[in-house]
Amino acid sequence: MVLQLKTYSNLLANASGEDQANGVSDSSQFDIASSPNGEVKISLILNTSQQSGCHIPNLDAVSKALEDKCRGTYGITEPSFSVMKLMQEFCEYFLAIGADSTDDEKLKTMETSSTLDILKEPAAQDVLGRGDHKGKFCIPSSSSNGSVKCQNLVEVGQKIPRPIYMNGLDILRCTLTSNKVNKSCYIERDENLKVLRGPESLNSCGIVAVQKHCFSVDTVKPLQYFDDITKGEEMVKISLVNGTSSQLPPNFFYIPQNIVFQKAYVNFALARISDEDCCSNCFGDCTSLAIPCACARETGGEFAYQQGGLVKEKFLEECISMNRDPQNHRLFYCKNCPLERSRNENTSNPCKGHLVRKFIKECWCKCGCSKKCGNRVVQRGITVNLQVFLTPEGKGWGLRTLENLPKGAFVCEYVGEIVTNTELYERNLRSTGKERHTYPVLLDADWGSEGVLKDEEALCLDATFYGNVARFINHRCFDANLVEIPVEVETPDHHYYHLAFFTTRKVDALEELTWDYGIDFDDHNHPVKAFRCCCESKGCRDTRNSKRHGVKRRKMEMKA
Ligand SMILES: C[S@@+](CC[C@H](N)C(=O)[O-])C[C@H]1O[C@@H](n2cnc3c(N)ncnc32)[C@H](O)[C@@H]1O
Repeated sequence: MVLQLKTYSNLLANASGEDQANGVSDSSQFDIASSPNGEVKISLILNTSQQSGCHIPNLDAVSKALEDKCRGTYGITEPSFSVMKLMQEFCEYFLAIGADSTDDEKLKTMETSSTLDILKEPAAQDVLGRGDHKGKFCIPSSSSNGSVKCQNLVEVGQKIPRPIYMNGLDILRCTLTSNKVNKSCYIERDENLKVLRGPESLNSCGIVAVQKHCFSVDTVKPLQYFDDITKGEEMVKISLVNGTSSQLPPNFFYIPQNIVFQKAYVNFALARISDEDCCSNCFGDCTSLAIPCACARETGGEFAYQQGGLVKEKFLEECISMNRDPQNHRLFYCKNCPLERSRNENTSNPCKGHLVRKFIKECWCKCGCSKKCGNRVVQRGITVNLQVFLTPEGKGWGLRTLENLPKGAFVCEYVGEIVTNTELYERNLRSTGKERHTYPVLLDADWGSEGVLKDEEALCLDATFYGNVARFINHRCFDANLVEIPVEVETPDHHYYHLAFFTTRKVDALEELTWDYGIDFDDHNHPVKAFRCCCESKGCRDTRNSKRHGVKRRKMEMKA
């Protein structure tokens, strides 16, 4: 509720020496706010644009000047007369008369309240109908386009709860909430989603400073929304959103760690970790040591991580280049490749080569350092805010980040069932004709050092039935923003390892996360039929891609 009492502003202005005849500027205001639980706040807002060097004066001094003025002008003789008491009584009358007014009158006063600061954060139930205003909650109320709105309370300086559905603009539509009044307006947020400004400028030099603004942010509620697909398995929640249809992904079991399906031989034994493979004498954070400990041996005597958990630039660039240009890096060719064997039992095709990859070795339980050691990143799990969403380009579901990520940041690891090559082959046979939603990952980063691998020794990760959020990461032929790096945690042998995704560059909030599956789209013998690539990258390798086809066709037409 707002009242504008120019006379009061005049009195104040006069008390500060302004010309009585002129009064104060037209934009000076006297605002009153009340809350449903019986509190009233009076705000005086002066436009000081014509007066330089304005400061907030001592309130007692202002009251005293005003009391003297009232005594002289209105002939008040009562010695206990006090402006503050008068204001208090004013508030009491305000409430009493307000309580008697008709609903129409109440509505009228409410409608004029768009510039009002509020006395107290409104209780959530006053504004939104239920719940605790600090939490996130949705109030299903139909909007003009038939969608449902979701509201969260925020205030200036507070981070906006991450919108479920955001259009990427810096301005978010919101509803100013005060005394059950909901008024549409816009708020500005910075890139970290921190509210910068509400609908009213806070710069006016008011006698009673504007203290708090509460907004309820409207976000269009999607047709499907899950708060946490991990069901609490990760340290962060990972939401899933479908803004365009009610479609959901096929069912799967969320697991935060790899699990052996049946026959895969994965041996974690303390006895296999030699003194050289751990740092039992370390303490605290190994990455802060002047001389790196034994755990840096794998990465050439230097830790792969820099402080803050990012992969060091040089190491990262080598891993990226390896993926982009495998032929220029060391490849291992098996004499009898388990992969080729599983494609055709009768013929043994030559091995196409396996990249000899660089490994990161993290400290682990036989090390003396703490869990917070900078050389323990992947084992701490997902810490970034991620969201599964339906991609608009026809790739199905995808994964995006909800926060800006620096280059070299750990996002998640590829988690699935650990299956042997034979088991994978059998699965592929059973699923022939059916569309596969995930791509199995070979743990072949060090096959070269293992001699001839039997089928039951060659390991793969299959996230089709059991997996983590990485099963939603789509493929990009060129310039993917994630790169996979093998990470050794529990065991020093490279037979089993973790496959972790790190950012290849700075990634902005809401960007889709992608990695290069390493698919050869021209390999028609591959047990998993390649999907038609919609990565839209300039270097798309899928020759069926319409644009490249178009180019090819045009060239042929020109030749003809
Ligand atoms: C690991 S899953 C990724 C999540 C998947 N989009 C989903 O909806 O569950 C791999 C599957 O996603 C689809 N996919 C991934 N990248 C793609 C791309 N660049 N173009 C088209 N489809 C893609 C293919 O169907 C592929 O088999």
